[in-house]
Amino acid sequence: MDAFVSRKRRRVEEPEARLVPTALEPLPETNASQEESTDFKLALLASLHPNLDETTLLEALLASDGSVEKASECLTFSQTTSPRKRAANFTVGYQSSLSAYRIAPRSNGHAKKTLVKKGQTLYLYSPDDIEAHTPCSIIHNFLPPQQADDLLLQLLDEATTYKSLEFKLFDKVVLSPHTFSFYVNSLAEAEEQKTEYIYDGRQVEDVRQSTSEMLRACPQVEEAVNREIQRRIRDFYPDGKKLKYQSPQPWKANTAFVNCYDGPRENVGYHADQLTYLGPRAVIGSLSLGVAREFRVRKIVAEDDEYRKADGSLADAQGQISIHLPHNSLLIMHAEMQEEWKHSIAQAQAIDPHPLAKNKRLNITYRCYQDYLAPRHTPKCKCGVPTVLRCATRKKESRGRYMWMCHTHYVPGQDGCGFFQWAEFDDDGEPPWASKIKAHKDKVPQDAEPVEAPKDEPGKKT
Ligand SMILES: O=C(O)CCC(=O)C(=O)O
Ligand SMILES: [Fe+2]
Repeated sequence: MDAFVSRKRRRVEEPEARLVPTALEPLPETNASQEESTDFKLALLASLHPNLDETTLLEALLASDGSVEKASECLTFSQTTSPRKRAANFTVGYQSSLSAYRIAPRSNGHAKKTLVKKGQTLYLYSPDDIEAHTPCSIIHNFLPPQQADDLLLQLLDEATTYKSLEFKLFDKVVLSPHTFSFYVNSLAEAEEQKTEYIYDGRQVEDVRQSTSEMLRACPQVEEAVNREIQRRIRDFYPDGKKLKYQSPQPWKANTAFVNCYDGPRENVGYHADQLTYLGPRAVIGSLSLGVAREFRVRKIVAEDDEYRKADGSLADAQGQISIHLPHNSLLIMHAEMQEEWKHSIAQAQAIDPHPLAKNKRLNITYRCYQDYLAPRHTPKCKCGVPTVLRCATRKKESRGRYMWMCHTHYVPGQDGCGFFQWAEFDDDGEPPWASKIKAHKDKVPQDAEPVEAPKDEPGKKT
């Protein structure tokens, strides 16, 4: 986690505007030069001052000649001394359904153009609006009410032992502003996670077996997510076909991150979820329990000339959309989401306490880990550690390409080796070694020795 700000920036692809990490996901790789993009600097400032709106942050940045540290100092000073309140980014906003404004989506389901302008937040509540204007669908009152309460009660108990993630920012050790834990469906898988899987360049100690209520909800989540994936493809994608790199296989809920937000101030900053073990075009099922909070999303602005300012930096071209997530709602983040959008849980000015959870919100993000992306199969960096998978999003030339990268620089005290290679996937999002692994799996019993991927297969070194 230390690497994000304190280490020297290497010339590698893609800054990810991810400042406050979520469960087990790394801080972003940065793009290179000392002249970070305005977007990147804004993201940094946003993580340090989560209550301030983007316009305020931008003003401070401009007044400080682009220095994030100076801007941050000014903002801290004015927040503690100025009576002027800037509440734009931490209020829970209310707006009726967009349909009330007669803004209709096109016949293929997609909204014609972006509805939300730079610096603004559009609040969406109805499932129709949400699926028309974001890559998400939502199912309210998802589980039978008693089942949702039983699941919430079990997780409230679990959450008493959740921890924050420690990371370094400006050479200071900072704690992520919420707590979490990681779950898999069996003890054997938990053991495998602890000994084989790498997150932020290191192994994770706190891997738990899913609780009985989490396991009970799995088939319901799987059924709903698979149904929603098919509906999304049919109603929203060009020619009713799945996206390139999207897996055609049934989605399985075989791992889960559970996040706990205790009170209105706890949050998670803008980020995209790590694709290393999910593969390209991943779909995630996210079940919210307890206090209702705002899930904010914004489209990643590509580095096109139309958004370029005279100084070469990227303009903040779009505002954000806020999706209301009440108790017992299942949000499905579809295949467009992780590569093209970022998401966050914003701080709230006020929350309505929940009868069982009081001030807490519990969130389970069910994920589908792919066997062929287990760390024993993926490329290792020169440090000898399995690499992280990222997607290039901002640069025109490389947008949409995937890459394997060293991530050991996230470990305090380690610099990393800077390893990078392009990642290759077929149209179904499978790496070149997947068929071999599948064939091996079909032939031999489950507990036999795993097959290793050939060292030079996964992609070309550049
Ligand atoms: O709490 C949420 O709804 C989102 C959590 C999240 O983004 C994550 O776990 O990656
Ligand atoms: Fe996330």
